[in-house]
Amino acid sequence: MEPLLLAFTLFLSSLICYIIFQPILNRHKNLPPSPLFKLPIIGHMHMLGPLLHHSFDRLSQKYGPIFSLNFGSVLCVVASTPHYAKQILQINEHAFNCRNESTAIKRLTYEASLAFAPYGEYWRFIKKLSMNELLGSRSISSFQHLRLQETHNLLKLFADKAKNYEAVNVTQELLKLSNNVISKMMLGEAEEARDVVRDVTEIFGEFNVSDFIWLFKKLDLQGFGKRIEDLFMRFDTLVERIISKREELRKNKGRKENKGEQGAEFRDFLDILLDCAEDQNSEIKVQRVHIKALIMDFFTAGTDTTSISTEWALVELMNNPSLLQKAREEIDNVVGKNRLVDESDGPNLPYIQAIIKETFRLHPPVPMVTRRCVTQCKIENYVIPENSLIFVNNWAMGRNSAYWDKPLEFNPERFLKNSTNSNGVIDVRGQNFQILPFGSGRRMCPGVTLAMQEVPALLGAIIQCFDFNFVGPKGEILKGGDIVIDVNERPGLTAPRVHDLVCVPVERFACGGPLQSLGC
Ligand code: HEM
Repeated sequence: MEPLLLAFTLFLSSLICYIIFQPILNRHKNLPPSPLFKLPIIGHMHMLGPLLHHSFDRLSQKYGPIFSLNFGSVLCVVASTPHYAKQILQINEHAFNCRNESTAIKRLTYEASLAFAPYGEYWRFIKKLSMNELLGSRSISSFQHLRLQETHNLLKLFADKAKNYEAVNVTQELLKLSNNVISKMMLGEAEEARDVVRDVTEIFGEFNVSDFIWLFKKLDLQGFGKRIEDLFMRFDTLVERIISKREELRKNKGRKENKGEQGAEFRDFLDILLDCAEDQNSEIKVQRVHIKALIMDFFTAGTDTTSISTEWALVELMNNPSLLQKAREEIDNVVGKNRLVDESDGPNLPYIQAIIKETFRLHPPVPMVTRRCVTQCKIENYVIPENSLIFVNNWAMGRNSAYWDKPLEFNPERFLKNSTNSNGVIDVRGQNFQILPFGSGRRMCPGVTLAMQEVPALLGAIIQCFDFNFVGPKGEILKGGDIVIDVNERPGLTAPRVHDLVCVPVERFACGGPLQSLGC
């Protein structure tokens, strides 16, 4: 036989053997169920669309509440029910307390971030520091005036646009607001990082085949390498400038000069990190890369997520005018028409809180909690091998009719205490496994308290003061009952709407009203 023909025959027979025997071998290993048809080299990758959480939801209808897929040489396990979410995030937490680090994540987090650090001494030190100095209740209260100021700036902008009957890109303005809030809390000033932050969260969620197929490791078929390096340069330049400026300030004036609004000595998170870096006795030797990584962490984790949730809530209310009306009645009754909603009103606005929870159910800003298996683990009869990638599909759980009545309907009532169903007591802080917008367990989001204080107040203040005429994709202006805003998503680590929300704001109160306090 010709050598070429022989090679081809050998290749073809090994391909056939692989396709026939691989699923049988997998079943013997007791892996979670998996689609039978798997291609050599890429495995099941051909079955996935751009929105991974949608593809996984579709596959779970066929392969069950826990199933496995091969992404090249990497085994991925997808859980789509509260039962398996609890098994992974609580009962067997020790086996799943790390995250996957793609090439993009490794480079852009300087391999030193909190969100992607392996569970261990460094992670514990930084998480404690972050909770004590940035995201604990005391710090959140002390930074409240910064958030209020940013909300007021946004309302003033909307009022200006309303007077001139001009459109405003609400998506961009919300992103700017949450960027400024995080930036001022961390760095004491508003650093413009929203473009780089959105690009970073997008690339973190994208599928780089080189991360999964060893054959392609060096090839960079999708051009990720260049994008990652460009992003790295943009972010590193920004963060170097911020740190160097602060170091200079500390050298020249001494950090005691950095005063808060009330004149008391005030240290922001950057100062605290620089103090740690100078402290010879610090538990962990904090280096410059750690500081950069943490700035990246908080910008990426805290900017997009907060603005996406506010936007989704606003879109759902615009699509459901009767719910918007109800929300306003609550605000008018509790807060009145002469002052603006603020964060202290949150606990007295249960309907607004229910709107936020319902938004998290239908549009979780982080659609999947992703982890890595650090030690082989058994979940019921299934073996989850070490180094498997784990996805808990939050998005799918929120839309499953087994746990939610009419799941595709936006209905905040389901989160009210007096509602006829039993969901009234359901919270979003990681204990009710059918809704996990902030994850669960030790790696749960440390920003939950901040987000649950900031988002309802921001949404409340916006809808208290403004109606919105929606500007459609062709520039057409739609009003009131005509509005049906599309709810399609964009791929990435987070799930924002595919199009920016552009609206013409209309002041609710022709004269007077709560905006008067801002001089509008
Ligand atoms: C609506 C707002 C937010 C949502 C929906 C959200 C969601 C999440 C989710 C799902 C996780 C993964 C949890 C897990 O693995 O169990 C996470 C982790 C994290 N989030 Fe948030 N987040 C939000 C706001 C924030 C804010 C405001 C900050 C900080 C300023 C923040 C900082 C972090 C950090 C540092 C982690 C990694 C924690 C770790 O690995 O130990 N998040 N977030």
